Formats: sequence, C-alpha cells, structure tokens
Amino acid sequence: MSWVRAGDGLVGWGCAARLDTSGTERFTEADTWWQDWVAQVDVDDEVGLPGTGPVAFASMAFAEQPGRSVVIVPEVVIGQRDGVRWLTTIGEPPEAVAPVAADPGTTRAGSPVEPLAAGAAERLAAGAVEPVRHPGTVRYSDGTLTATGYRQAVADAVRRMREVGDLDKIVLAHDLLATTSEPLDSRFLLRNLAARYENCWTFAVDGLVGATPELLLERSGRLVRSRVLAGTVWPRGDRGFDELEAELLMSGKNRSEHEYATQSLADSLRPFCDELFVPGEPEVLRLRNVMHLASNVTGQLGEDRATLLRMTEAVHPTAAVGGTPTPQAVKLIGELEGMDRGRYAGPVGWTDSRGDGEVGIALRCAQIQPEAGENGQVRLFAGCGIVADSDPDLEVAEAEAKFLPVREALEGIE
Ligand SMILES: C=C(O[C@H]1C=CC=C(C(=O)O)[C@@H]1O)C(=O)O
Repeated sequence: MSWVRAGDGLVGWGCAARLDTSGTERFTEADTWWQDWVAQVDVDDEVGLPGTGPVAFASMAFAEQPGRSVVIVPEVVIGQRDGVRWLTTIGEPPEAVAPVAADPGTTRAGSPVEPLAAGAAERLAAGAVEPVRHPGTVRYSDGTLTATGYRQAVADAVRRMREVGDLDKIVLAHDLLATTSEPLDSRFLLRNLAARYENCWTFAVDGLVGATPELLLERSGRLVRSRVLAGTVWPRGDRGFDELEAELLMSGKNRSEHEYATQSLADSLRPFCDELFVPGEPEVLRLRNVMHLASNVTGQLGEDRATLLRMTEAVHPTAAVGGTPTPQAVKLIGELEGMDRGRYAGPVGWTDSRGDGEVGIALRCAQIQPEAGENGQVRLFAGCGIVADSDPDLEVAEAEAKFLPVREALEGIE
C-alpha cells in the first residue's frame, strides 16, 4: 500500500484489518468501521502528526453499483513528512521489521525510525526483501469500451447536450488492457510513476496502482484543502510548453469544464467549513504528459470537524469525474460507457485515528487483475470532461495522452 508524493507520504504492508463494502452507504460504513476499530486498540504514538498512529488505506468505488470498495489497516507503516520519519506497527512487529524497531515486542505506533535506511539495505542484501521484478514485454488490447466505442459515446453525449439541454458536463472514460509476459510487481509501476510524476500522489491500494495529480481532500486538524483539476491540453504538433499553457488558459471550453468541477467541489464542501477560499482564476499544472487547469481550494472546518471519510462522501463525485448536474451525469455515464469503472475515478488515500488524512481521485491508474495466471494483466483507465462544444476526435486523443503515465511505467520507459 502506498500514498507518496515527492518522497513524503506513507507506505504500508500486511493486513491487520480489512473491510470490503459497496453501495450507497459505503462511505458511512467505512467511517463507522474505522472509528470502531480505532476505539478498541491501545495506541502508543510518540510522534503525534497526521499519519502517525494507526492508519487505514481506503480505495472507494466510483459508483454505488456494482463497484467494490476496500479499507485496509496495514500491519506496518513507514511514514515521512517534512523531514520527520516514523514507523508504525500493529501488534507484534513482524519479523522483517524487527531489526529496525527500537524496542521490538511492544505494540507501538509512531516510533522514530532513524536506522531504517541502513536496516532496509541490510535486509535487502540478506534477501529478506524481494527485489523488484520486471514485468517483461507488454501487449495491449481493447478493454470493455474500445477507442472507437469511446468516440461514439462522446458524440452521443455532445448530441444530447445540444439537443436535450439537461446536461452541462459529463466525464466519460474508457479502458485498455495490458498483458505482461511476467507476473506484475506493483512496486515496478510505483517506482517508475513516482520517479516521473513527483508532483502527483503515487498510490497503491489492493491492486489499484497509479499517480494521480488530483487531490480530492486533505484534512489536517481544522484545515481542509483540495486541488481541483479539469481542462487539459497535451503536446501536439510543434507547440512549445508556453504556447500550450497560453492555449489552455484562453480556451473557453476548458475554462467551462474547470468551472463546473470547482463549483461542484466548493458547493459540497462549504457546509463543513467556517471559511472556504476558492481562487477566482485557475492556474496551470504542468505534468510530463499533459497540462491541466488547477484550482487550490482551502478552508477552515467548523467546530464539529467532520472526518475525512464523511467529507469525502459529500464531495464525491465532483464534476472532474462525474458531471453537472451530478445525478443526470452519473446515470448517463453508466449508460454510455457500459462498463464498470470499479475504483477508477473513486476516492483513494488514507485516514488516521483523528479523522485526518488525504484522499485523491484515482486517476492515471490501472487495476491489476489477480486472475492473470503466469502473465500479468492490468486494466488501464482514462477519461475526459465533455461539454456541448467538445470534439470527439480530440477527446479520444486526450484520453490517449492520459494513458501514457501508466503505459510508460509498465514498459519501464525512461
Ligand atoms: C477523468 C480524468 O481526468 C480528469 C482530471 C483532470 C482533467 C480532466 C479533463 O480535462 O477532462 C478530467 O476531468 C482522467 O484522467 O481519467
């Protein structure tokens, strides 16, 4: 399990507890389950920062049906934040960690972890940590919704927006299958993604692996934060980065896509806040494969601070992955895509016993298929915001650009 950005974050392994859930109540169930679980453990937290003490990783389905959501409490977590590093263990420290724990044998959470790097290197040398395996060659094939099927779905949505007029924006996605000649080691993907997308959150929860640029919510005490993204350009022709950036900022279509997304997040987050700051103008986030319009929304929570999972329930899905109005968009997504998004475009991240934590939107990601046998198989997803003046051919190309991070990470391209 992983949630890492520019070297900071959490990496966990083992499973001390797990919840599988689905349906409309999935967030409430996850929140209640986690609070009940935390209430029955004795915590010894010497660090006292967000992410120290017991944490749960969560990866929630995009849709109420048929998706499966999962919450996992790892047995061991290594954390790093602003120069502070810690190790959390649940129960007796497992053998692989014992050499680095300051006082193995006690239940502890948040022990300072200075000797870790040396210990980890020794364990690796001693063969206690399996070296990262290369997935071999990669072959691609159509997913449930092919690129041509996707083009058609976008064209249908555009027609409906122009003719019926009950929908302002919809986000449509499609999938792609990748088969590797060797079983897939998620660490191979994570390592490559983290090296190339430092500005993104590299995540892995129960086989869903990716590097998302979009932070749905971060809660840290009374502070709440979100990085809303919508509106995209990608390298085309011989346009330079500055030219692309100017094109993005001037594009009415991209600005309106962005406005719907920011508005939806702000409207659903505002009831939890005493103050909420929404920038008047978006900025541009530059990534290797695409550029996005971005708005950093910040707020101060009210006295009865809702937990991260409760707020996540309220804000999901924003119009960065659903649409406007949300109910009509979500219904039409099901009809036009005709596929199960699973946990793609759902919230993914971690929460601690205080209800703090970070959740992103699971984008630029792939689901490792457990039943692939001797090969590895993953299902990649990419989607685009569609408004009335979208061009289906350009949306197909945009989705193609959004597949790149995982494709290149799979293929180990430098
Ligand atoms: C739905 C995806 O991206 C969203 C996030 C940023 C920009 C988007 C866009 O411009 O369409 C999408 O709303 C995806 O990457 O699969």
